[in-house]
Amino acid sequence: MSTPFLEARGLKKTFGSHQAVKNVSFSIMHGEAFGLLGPNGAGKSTTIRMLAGLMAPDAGEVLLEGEPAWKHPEKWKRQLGLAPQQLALYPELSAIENIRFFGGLYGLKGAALSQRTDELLELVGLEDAAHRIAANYSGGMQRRLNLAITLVHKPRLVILDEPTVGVDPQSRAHLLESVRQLARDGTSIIYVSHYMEEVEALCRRVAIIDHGVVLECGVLDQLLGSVPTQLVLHVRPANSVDSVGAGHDPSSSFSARLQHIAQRVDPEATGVKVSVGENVESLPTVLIETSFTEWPDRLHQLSQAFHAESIVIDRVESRQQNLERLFLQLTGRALRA
Ligand SMILES: Nc1ncnc2c1ncn2[C@@H]1O[C@H](COP(=O)(O)OP(=O)(O)OP(=O)(O)O)[C@@H](O)[C@H]1O
Repeated sequence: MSTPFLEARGLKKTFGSHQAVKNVSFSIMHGEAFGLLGPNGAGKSTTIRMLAGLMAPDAGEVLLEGEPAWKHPEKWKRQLGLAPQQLALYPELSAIENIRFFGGLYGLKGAALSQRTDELLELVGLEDAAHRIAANYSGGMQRRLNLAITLVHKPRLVILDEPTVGVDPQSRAHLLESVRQLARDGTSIIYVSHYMEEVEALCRRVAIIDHGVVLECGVLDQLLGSVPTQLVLHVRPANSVDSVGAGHDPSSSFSARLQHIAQRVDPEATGVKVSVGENVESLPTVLIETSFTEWPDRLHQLSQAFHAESIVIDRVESRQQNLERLFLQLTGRALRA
Protein backbone atom coordinates (compact mmCIF):
# COMPACT_ATOMS: atom_id res chain seq x y z
CA MET A 1 0.00 0.00 0.00
CA SER A 2 1.28 3.46 -0.83
CA THR A 3 2.44 5.83 1.89
CA PRO A 4 -0.21 8.35 3.00
CA PHE A 5 0.51 11.97 2.27
CA LEU A 6 -0.30 13.00 5.82
CA GLU A 7 -1.01 10.84 8.83
CA ALA A 8 -2.26 11.68 12.32
CA ARG A 9 -1.06 8.98 14.69
CA GLY A 10 -2.46 8.81 18.23
CA LEU A 11 -2.77 12.58 18.66
CA LYS A 12 -3.59 13.86 22.15
CA LYS A 13 -4.05 17.37 23.49
CA THR A 14 -5.16 18.56 26.92
CA PHE A 15 -6.01 22.14 27.92
CA GLY A 16 -5.80 22.47 31.70
CA SER A 17 -7.87 19.55 32.94
CA HIS A 18 -9.84 19.22 29.69
CA GLN A 19 -8.75 16.50 27.28
CA ALA A 20 -9.77 18.11 23.96
CA VAL A 21 -8.18 15.42 21.78
CA LYS A 22 -7.91 12.02 23.43
CA ASN A 23 -6.78 9.78 20.61
CA VAL A 24 -7.04 10.75 16.99
CA SER A 25 -5.56 8.77 14.13
CA PHE A 26 -6.34 8.91 10.43
CA SER A 27 -4.50 9.36 7.18
CA ILE A 28 -4.96 11.25 3.94
CA MET A 29 -3.72 9.89 0.65
CA HIS A 30 -2.29 11.97 -2.19
CA GLY A 31 -4.99 13.82 -4.09
CA GLU A 32 -7.77 12.70 -1.75
CA ALA A 33 -10.69 14.80 -0.47
CA PHE A 34 -11.24 13.77 3.16
CA GLY A 35 -14.10 14.96 5.38
CA LEU A 36 -13.74 15.59 9.10
CA LEU A 37 -17.04 15.71 10.92
CA GLY A 38 -17.99 16.25 14.51
CA PRO A 39 -20.26 18.32 16.75
CA ASN A 40 -19.13 21.57 18.41
CA GLY A 41 -16.24 21.00 20.77
CA ALA A 42 -15.46 17.54 19.36
CA GLY A 43 -11.80 18.46 18.90
CA LYS A 44 -11.71 19.12 15.13
CA SER A 45 -9.98 22.51 15.18
CA THR A 46 -7.45 21.35 17.75
CA THR A 47 -6.72 18.29 15.59
CA ILE A 48 -6.17 20.28 12.42
CA ARG A 49 -3.99 22.82 14.24
CA MET A 50 -1.75 19.92 15.22
CA LEU A 51 -1.84 18.57 11.66
CA ALA A 52 -0.80 21.94 10.28
CA GLY A 53 2.03 22.34 12.80
CA LEU A 54 0.44 25.28 14.61
CA MET A 55 0.17 23.43 17.91
CA ALA A 56 2.34 20.69 19.36
CA PRO A 57 0.53 17.53 20.46
CA ASP A 58 1.02 16.24 24.01
CA ALA A 59 1.42 12.78 22.54
CA GLY A 60 1.28 11.15 19.14
CA GLU A 61 2.76 12.42 15.92
CA VAL A 62 2.07 13.81 12.48
CA LEU A 63 3.75 12.00 9.59
CA LEU A 64 4.35 13.72 6.28
CA GLU A 65 4.94 11.18 3.51
CA GLY A 66 5.87 8.61 6.14
CA GLU A 67 8.33 10.76 8.11
CA PRO A 68 7.75 12.75 11.32
CA ALA A 69 6.66 16.17 10.03
CA TRP A 70 8.70 18.10 12.62
CA LYS A 71 11.86 16.78 11.00
CA HIS A 72 11.07 18.83 7.88
CA PRO A 73 9.40 22.05 9.10
CA GLU A 74 10.04 23.93 5.84
CA LYS A 75 8.49 21.16 3.74
CA TRP A 76 5.57 20.94 6.19
CA LYS A 77 4.90 24.67 5.89
CA ARG A 78 5.22 24.71 2.09
CA GLN A 79 3.04 21.71 1.41
CA LEU A 80 0.16 22.57 3.73
CA GLY A 81 -2.33 25.40 3.61
CA LEU A 82 -4.83 25.94 6.43
CA ALA A 83 -7.88 28.15 5.95
CA PRO A 84 -8.89 28.71 9.58
CA GLN A 85 -12.38 29.53 10.83
CA GLN A 86 -11.19 32.97 11.89
CA LEU A 87 -10.36 35.00 8.81
CA ALA A 88 -6.64 35.57 8.31
CA LEU A 89 -6.51 38.62 6.03
CA TYR A 90 -5.94 42.35 6.18
CA PRO A 91 -9.32 44.09 5.96
CA GLU A 92 -7.81 47.44 5.00
CA LEU A 93 -6.15 45.92 1.92
CA SER A 94 -7.85 44.92 -1.35
CA ALA A 95 -8.00 41.31 -2.55
CA ILE A 96 -5.06 41.89 -4.90
CA GLU A 97 -2.98 43.51 -2.16
CA ASN A 98 -3.79 40.72 0.31
CA ILE A 99 -2.84 37.96 -2.13
CA ARG A 100 0.32 39.76 -3.21
CA PHE A 101 1.31 40.37 0.42
CA PHE A 102 0.90 36.73 1.46
CA GLY A 103 2.49 35.53 -1.79
CA GLY A 104 5.50 37.67 -0.95
CA LEU A 105 5.83 35.91 2.41
CA TYR A 106 6.30 32.69 0.47
CA GLY A 107 8.97 34.27 -1.73
CA LEU A 108 6.77 34.82 -4.80
CA LYS A 109 7.51 37.97 -6.79
CA GLY A 110 7.40 39.57 -10.22
CA ALA A 111 5.53 37.86 -13.04
CA ALA A 112 5.07 34.65 -11.04
CA LEU A 113 3.29 36.54 -8.25
CA SER A 114 1.10 38.47 -10.72
CA GLN A 115 0.15 35.27 -12.51
CA ARG A 116 -0.66 33.47 -9.27
CA THR A 117 -2.75 36.42 -8.08
CA ASP A 118 -4.79 36.37 -11.32
CA GLU A 119 -5.28 32.60 -11.10
CA LEU A 120 -6.52 32.83 -7.53
CA LEU A 121 -8.86 35.75 -8.16
CA GLU A 122 -10.40 33.72 -10.97
CA LEU A 123 -10.57 30.54 -8.89
CA VAL A 124 -12.55 32.21 -6.09
CA GLY A 125 -14.50 34.50 -8.44
CA LEU A 126 -13.29 37.82 -7.04
CA GLU A 127 -11.96 39.40 -10.26
CA ASP A 128 -14.59 42.15 -10.28
CA ALA A 129 -13.98 43.06 -6.63
CA ALA A 130 -10.19 42.68 -6.78
CA HIS A 131 -9.42 46.36 -6.12
CA ARG A 132 -11.96 47.01 -3.37
CA ILE A 133 -10.81 46.84 0.24
CA ALA A 134 -11.71 43.57 1.96
CA ALA A 135 -13.43 45.36 4.87
CA ASN A 136 -16.24 46.27 2.46
CA TYR A 137 -16.74 42.69 1.23
CA SER A 138 -19.65 40.51 2.31
CA GLY A 139 -18.79 37.73 4.78
CA GLY A 140 -18.85 35.23 1.90
CA MET A 141 -16.46 37.26 -0.22
CA GLN A 142 -14.07 37.54 2.71
CA ARG A 143 -14.17 33.75 3.05
CA ARG A 144 -13.37 33.41 -0.65
CA LEU A 145 -10.41 35.75 -0.24
CA ASN A 146 -9.35 33.76 2.83
CA LEU A 147 -9.27 30.65 0.63
CA ALA A 148 -7.29 32.41 -2.10
CA ILE A 149 -4.68 33.48 0.48
CA THR A 150 -4.45 29.91 1.81
CA LEU A 151 -3.69 28.67 -1.70
CA VAL A 152 -1.13 31.30 -2.66
CA HIS A 153 1.88 28.96 -2.33
CA LYS A 154 0.13 26.06 -4.14
CA PRO A 155 -0.01 23.73 -1.13
CA ARG A 156 -0.41 20.05 -1.92
CA LEU A 157 -2.78 19.62 1.03
CA VAL A 158 -5.40 22.20 1.92
CA ILE A 159 -7.24 22.12 5.24
CA LEU A 160 -10.54 23.99 5.23
CA ASP A 161 -12.12 24.61 8.62
CA GLU A 162 -15.86 25.27 8.20
CA PRO A 163 -15.32 27.33 5.03
CA THR A 164 -19.00 27.97 4.31
CA VAL A 165 -20.35 28.87 7.75
CA GLY A 166 -22.48 32.01 7.60
CA VAL A 167 -21.90 32.74 3.91
CA ASP A 168 -24.51 33.77 1.35
CA PRO A 169 -25.66 31.13 -1.17
CA GLN A 170 -23.71 32.68 -4.06
CA SER A 171 -20.41 32.66 -2.15
CA ARG A 172 -21.15 29.18 -0.89
CA ALA A 173 -21.58 27.94 -4.46
CA HIS A 174 -18.34 29.69 -5.43
CA LEU A 175 -16.45 28.17 -2.52
CA LEU A 176 -17.70 24.67 -3.23
CA GLU A 177 -16.82 25.01 -6.90
CA SER A 178 -13.33 26.25 -5.95
CA VAL A 179 -12.86 23.19 -3.72
CA ARG A 180 -14.05 20.89 -6.51
CA GLN A 181 -11.59 22.54 -8.86
CA LEU A 182 -8.78 21.99 -6.35
CA ALA A 183 -9.72 18.34 -6.04
CA ARG A 184 -9.77 17.97 -9.84
CA ASP A 185 -6.28 19.46 -9.94
CA GLY A 186 -5.06 16.75 -7.56
CA THR A 187 -4.76 18.80 -4.35
CA SER A 188 -5.39 16.79 -1.19
CA ILE A 189 -8.16 18.29 0.92
CA ILE A 190 -9.28 17.98 4.52
CA TYR A 191 -12.76 19.43 4.65
CA VAL A 192 -14.11 20.22 8.11
CA SER A 193 -17.80 21.04 8.09
CA HIS A 194 -21.09 20.84 9.90
CA TYR A 195 -22.83 20.62 6.56
CA MET A 196 -23.18 16.95 5.83
CA GLU A 197 -24.42 17.47 2.30
CA GLU A 198 -21.20 19.35 1.48
CA VAL A 199 -19.07 16.55 2.88
CA GLU A 200 -21.13 13.95 1.02
CA ALA A 201 -20.76 15.87 -2.23
CA LEU A 202 -17.03 16.53 -1.91
CA CYS A 203 -15.37 13.73 0.04
CA ARG A 204 -14.71 10.06 -0.69
CA ARG A 205 -13.55 9.21 2.83
CA VAL A 206 -14.61 10.69 6.16
CA ALA A 207 -13.74 10.53 9.84
CA ILE A 208 -16.38 11.26 12.46
CA ILE A 209 -14.98 12.49 15.74
CA ASP A 210 -16.64 13.23 19.05
CA HIS A 211 -15.23 13.90 22.52
CA GLY A 212 -11.73 13.86 21.09
CA VAL A 213 -11.82 10.35 19.61
CA VAL A 214 -12.45 8.98 16.11
CA LEU A 215 -15.75 7.09 16.18
CA GLU A 216 -15.62 5.96 12.57
CA CYS A 217 -13.28 6.45 9.65
CA GLY A 218 -13.54 5.04 6.16
CA VAL A 219 -14.91 5.25 2.66
CA LEU A 220 -18.20 7.13 2.86
CA ASP A 221 -20.18 4.68 0.71
CA GLN A 222 -19.04 1.75 2.86
CA LEU A 223 -19.88 3.57 6.09
CA LEU A 224 -23.30 4.41 4.75
CA GLY A 225 -23.82 0.72 3.99
CA SER A 226 -23.85 0.13 7.77
CA VAL A 227 -26.79 2.48 8.29
CA PRO A 228 -30.06 0.53 8.49
CA THR A 229 -32.37 1.02 5.55
CA GLN A 230 -35.51 2.85 6.57
CA LEU A 231 -38.78 2.03 4.88
CA VAL A 232 -41.91 3.99 5.60
CA LEU A 233 -45.07 2.03 4.97
CA HIS A 234 -48.29 3.92 4.43
CA VAL A 235 -51.06 1.63 5.61
CA ARG A 236 -54.83 1.53 6.04
CA PRO A 237 -57.42 -0.91 7.31
CA ALA A 238 -58.53 -3.39 4.65
CA ASN A 239 -62.16 -3.18 5.71
CA SER A 240 -63.96 0.10 4.96
CA VAL A 241 -66.25 -0.27 8.04
CA ASP A 242 -63.05 -0.41 9.96
CA SER A 243 -61.55 2.58 8.16
CA VAL A 244 -59.66 5.34 9.89
CA GLY A 245 -61.96 7.83 11.57
CA ALA A 246 -65.21 5.98 10.67
CA GLY A 247 -67.86 4.83 13.18
CA HIS A 248 -67.27 4.74 16.88
CA ASP A 249 -63.56 4.99 17.27
CA PRO A 250 -62.61 2.17 14.92
CA SER A 251 -59.20 3.78 14.53
CA SER A 252 -58.25 2.70 18.03
CA SER A 253 -58.62 -0.92 17.01
CA PHE A 254 -56.66 -0.18 13.87
CA SER A 255 -54.01 1.48 16.00
CA ALA A 256 -54.08 -1.42 18.43
CA ARG A 257 -53.56 -3.89 15.60
CA LEU A 258 -50.60 -1.94 14.27
CA GLN A 259 -49.08 -1.74 17.73
CA HIS A 260 -49.69 -5.45 18.10
CA ILE A 261 -47.65 -6.16 14.96
CA ALA A 262 -44.90 -3.79 16.05
CA GLN A 263 -44.65 -5.57 19.42
CA ARG A 264 -44.57 -9.00 17.84
CA VAL A 265 -41.51 -8.15 15.75
CA ASP A 266 -38.56 -8.66 18.00
CA PRO A 267 -35.75 -6.33 16.81
CA GLU A 268 -33.09 -8.46 18.54
CA ALA A 269 -34.15 -11.65 16.82
CA THR A 270 -35.12 -10.30 13.40
CA GLY A 271 -32.90 -7.27 12.91
CA VAL A 272 -36.05 -5.33 12.10
CA LYS A 273 -37.27 -2.41 14.13
CA VAL A 274 -40.89 -1.46 13.54
CA SER A 275 -42.34 1.75 14.87
CA VAL A 276 -45.81 3.08 14.35
CA GLY A 277 -46.46 6.76 13.64
CA GLU A 278 -47.71 8.34 16.88
CA ASN A 279 -50.82 9.88 15.46
CA VAL A 280 -52.08 6.75 13.77
CA GLU A 281 -55.54 8.19 13.03
CA SER A 282 -54.19 10.93 10.81
CA LEU A 283 -50.83 9.49 9.91
CA PRO A 284 -51.05 5.75 9.39
CA THR A 285 -47.40 5.02 8.80
CA VAL A 286 -45.10 2.28 9.94
CA LEU A 287 -41.35 2.65 9.95
CA ILE A 288 -39.13 -0.36 9.36
CA GLU A 289 -35.41 -0.28 9.97
CA THR A 290 -33.56 -3.21 8.54
CA SER A 291 -30.36 -4.05 6.75
CA PHE A 292 -30.08 -3.09 3.12
CA THR A 293 -29.80 -6.65 1.83
CA GLU A 294 -32.58 -8.05 3.97
CA TRP A 295 -35.33 -5.56 3.44
CA PRO A 296 -37.20 -7.39 0.62
CA ASP A 297 -37.57 -10.44 2.90
CA ARG A 298 -38.56 -8.31 5.84
CA LEU A 299 -41.14 -6.45 3.86
CA HIS A 300 -42.60 -9.70 2.61
CA GLN A 301 -42.89 -11.09 6.15
CA LEU A 302 -44.47 -7.91 7.41
CA SER A 303 -47.00 -7.72 4.63
CA GLN A 304 -48.12 -11.21 5.61
CA ALA A 305 -48.46 -10.08 9.22
CA PHE A 306 -50.44 -7.05 8.05
CA HIS A 307 -52.66 -9.22 5.91
CA ALA A 308 -53.46 -11.41 8.91
CA GLU A 309 -54.54 -8.27 10.76
CA SER A 310 -56.58 -6.99 7.78
CA ILE A 311 -54.22 -4.11 7.13
CA VAL A 312 -53.24 -3.07 3.61
CA ILE A 313 -49.95 -1.43 2.62
CA ASP A 314 -50.76 1.43 0.26
CA ARG A 315 -47.32 2.74 -0.46
CA VAL A 316 -43.70 2.04 0.48
CA GLU A 317 -41.16 4.82 0.67
CA SER A 318 -37.49 4.23 1.23
CA ARG A 319 -35.42 6.82 3.05
CA GLN A 320 -31.95 7.43 1.76
CA GLN A 321 -29.03 6.36 3.89
CA ASN A 322 -27.10 9.54 4.47
CA LEU A 323 -24.36 10.93 6.58
CA GLU A 324 -26.82 12.69 8.87
CA ARG A 325 -28.30 9.31 9.86
CA LEU A 326 -24.89 7.67 10.19
CA PHE A 327 -23.84 10.50 12.47
CA LEU A 328 -26.98 10.14 14.55
CA GLN A 329 -26.41 6.42 14.86
CA LEU A 330 -22.81 6.89 16.03
CA THR A 331 -23.16 9.86 18.36
CA GLY A 332 -26.81 9.58 19.38
CA ARG A 333 -27.44 13.19 18.35
CA ALA A 334 -27.98 15.28 15.28
CA LEU A 335 -24.99 17.30 14.12
CA ARG A 336 -26.83 20.58 13.96
CA ALA A 337 -28.70 20.16 17.27
N1 LIG B 1 -6.71 27.04 23.57
C1 LIG B 1 -7.64 26.40 24.28
N2 LIG B 1 -7.68 26.49 25.63
C2 LIG B 1 -8.60 25.83 26.34
N3 LIG B 1 -9.55 25.03 25.80
C3 LIG B 1 -9.57 24.90 24.49
C4 LIG B 1 -8.62 25.58 23.65
N4 LIG B 1 -8.89 25.24 22.36
C5 LIG B 1 -9.94 24.41 22.40
N5 LIG B 1 -10.35 24.20 23.67
C6 LIG B 1 -11.46 23.32 24.09
O1 LIG B 1 -11.21 22.03 23.54
C7 LIG B 1 -12.41 21.43 23.08
C8 LIG B 1 -12.27 21.12 21.60
O2 LIG B 1 -12.23 22.35 20.86
P1 LIG B 1 -12.12 22.41 19.29
O3 LIG B 1 -12.12 23.86 18.91
O4 LIG B 1 -10.98 21.59 18.84
O5 LIG B 1 -13.47 21.73 18.86
P2 LIG B 1 -14.19 21.72 17.45
O6 LIG B 1 -14.59 20.33 17.20
O7 LIG B 1 -13.33 22.40 16.44
O8 LIG B 1 -15.48 22.59 17.73
P3 LIG B 1 -16.15 23.76 16.87
O9 LIG B 1 -16.91 23.06 15.79
O10 LIG B 1 -17.05 24.41 17.86
O11 LIG B 1 -15.06 24.64 16.38
C9 LIG B 1 -13.51 22.43 23.40
O12 LIG B 1 -14.11 22.04 24.61
C10 LIG B 1 -12.81 23.74 23.52
O13 LIG B 1 -13.48 24.60 24.42
